[in-house]
Amino acid sequence: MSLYCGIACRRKSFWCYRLLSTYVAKTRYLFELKEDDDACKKAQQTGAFYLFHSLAPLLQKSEHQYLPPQHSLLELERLLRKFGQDTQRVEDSVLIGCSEQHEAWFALDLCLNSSSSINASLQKPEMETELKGSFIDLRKALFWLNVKDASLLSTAQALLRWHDAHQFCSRSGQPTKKNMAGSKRVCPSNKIIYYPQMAPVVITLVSDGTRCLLARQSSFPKGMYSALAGFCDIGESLEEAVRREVAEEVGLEIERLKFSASQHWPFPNSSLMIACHATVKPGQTEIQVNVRELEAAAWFSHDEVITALKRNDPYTQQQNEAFPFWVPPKLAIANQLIKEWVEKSTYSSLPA
Ligand SMILES: NC(=O)c1ccc[n+]([C@@H]2O[C@H](COP(=O)([O-])OP(=O)(O)OC[C@H]3O[C@@H](n4cnc5c(N)ncnc54)[C@H](O)[C@@H]3O)[C@@H](O)[C@H]2O)c1
Ligand SMILES: [Mg+2]
Repeated sequence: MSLYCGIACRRKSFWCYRLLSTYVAKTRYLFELKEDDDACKKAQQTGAFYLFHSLAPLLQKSEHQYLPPQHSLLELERLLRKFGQDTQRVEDSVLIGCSEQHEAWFALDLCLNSSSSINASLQKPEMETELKGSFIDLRKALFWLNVKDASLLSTAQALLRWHDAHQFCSRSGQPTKKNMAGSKRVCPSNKIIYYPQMAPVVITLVSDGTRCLLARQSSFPKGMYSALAGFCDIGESLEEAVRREVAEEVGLEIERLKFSASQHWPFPNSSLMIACHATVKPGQTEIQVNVRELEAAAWFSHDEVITALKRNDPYTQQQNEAFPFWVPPKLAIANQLIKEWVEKSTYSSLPA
């Protein structure tokens, strides 16, 4: 394919974007930015930056919604100078996506910076005033963001966290260096390449045909119950992980299993949530909670679950000191599993 893109974008490129569909052109452009530091640096000049502080995204309230503002490179450099930070800090930013018009999107954390001698956290209120917004904990923000922004900010947070936690080579102990896009880090002394990682997690909504099984850990917000979740062990298939997790956590054996969907989940570290529906063997529904893993688990009827799904923003409801039964927010895949179960009414039609 041609080295120069020609009329479409008048710049040096790996291939001719004009010949590709919008989606393919976008994925190829992002691939190029990850592979080529110069192309990525150039993309920063016309790109947009999302800002974080200690992994909390900057949000602005407009009417009834929260939006993450975008900043141009020029605006970001002005802000960095104002906050007493070096404009070189732009190089700590990570690539998180791009628009269909190939405007690249980056994320930068104004506080996380291992090489900085200033204590940026002291400046948070001043930064919020200057930025006309607030840095809001992402778990809370998920209740208020639209799907597109939530997904973008989740990716950004996961990538910023990974870089913050992988500053050194585990073999040589030397500082690692990120590439411009932030898609990898390299140890200069032994050339080991580190890539951002996700841990596979299975999440299963178990049904007995008429009820579904939900559980809570003591660390969950009060009143919240979710589907059973657990990290895959080394060497396990998804099917084996689901079977083991259900047995481990509630003492039940599943009979049938059906994949539903998957989701990247940034908390507490990046996980790839793989969501399934499962049924238990007929008549074998007695729960034996593993108290080392769970605080409680119970079977819930359709009516109870439908009422819980209608409860929005329990963070506000908690102020009443009443903690009604509620389920994870709509952007969590657990919510999707629960909705699917309610809509299908029973998973007795699952393949054997
Ligand atoms: N998006 C959603 O809808 C949703 C819903 C529920 C849970 N989750 C996520 O699923 C994840 C797993 O659920 P869980 O906590 O019940 O898992 P779990 O049942 O496997 O229990 C967690 C324990 O597993 C061990 N563990 C094994 N491998 C681990 C790894 N790679 N990272 C961390 N701990 C590991 C640790 O001892 C840890 O305390 C959680 O991080 C949670 O945030 C997401
Ligand atoms: Mg679990």
